[in-house]
Amino acid sequence: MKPAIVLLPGLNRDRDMIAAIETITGKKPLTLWQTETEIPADVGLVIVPGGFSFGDYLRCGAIGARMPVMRAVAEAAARGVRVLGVCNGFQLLIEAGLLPGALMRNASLNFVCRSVRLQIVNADTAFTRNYRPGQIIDCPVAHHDGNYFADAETLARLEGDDRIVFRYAEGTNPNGSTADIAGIVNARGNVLGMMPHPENLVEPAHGGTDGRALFESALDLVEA
Ligand SMILES: NC(=O)CC[C@H](N)C(=O)O
Repeated sequence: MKPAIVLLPGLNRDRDMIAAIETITGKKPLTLWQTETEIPADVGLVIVPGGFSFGDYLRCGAIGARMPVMRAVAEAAARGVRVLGVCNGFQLLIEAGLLPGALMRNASLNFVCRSVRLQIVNADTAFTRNYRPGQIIDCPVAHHDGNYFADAETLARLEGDDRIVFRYAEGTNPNGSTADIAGIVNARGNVLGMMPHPENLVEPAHGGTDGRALFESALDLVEA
């Protein structure tokens, strides 16, 4: 499964993501600049990384979501290609209309940068099948707009269709997200958005490897 990483001005976690993929696969991933209009046919996983695309002006992800590469990401998702959005990447996928809801200012109104505990609510997705259902993992967060909101009907649909993939566990909700939601998938199950940063926990030097199974799942590296 060949991965590619989207690059937009102002993103800064692209380098962490490239390093994580290189650590896990031994190969540098393809990168796709914002002007690209097509995702190459052999790419099976597109990653939209975190950071501050276009300085978070207007709303986090609102400007980046209108760039040509994001239209290409939407077309690839419609073909069934897997798409992973982390932090600003999650914000971009919501702004691009690939995932429902909104990411509002953290309830504390502060930028939050710390480790949280995440519960794997759905271990039956392409991104989480190398975790155990209910497993609690460590994962860092670093954002000011991570407060997930969705209207009651959308929330009921997300819950009913098992589309809530991660929840903040054990009172570690860092941003006031509704129902402790930290990550969701689309109806088809091939687009995942999450606020925490699994790419920052993939080798012992990071202080843990709890994020690794997500990439191994999404890249079909280890069969669950
Ligand atoms: N680390 C990130 O991707 C941050 C996302 C966004 N800029 C925010 O602060 O909410």
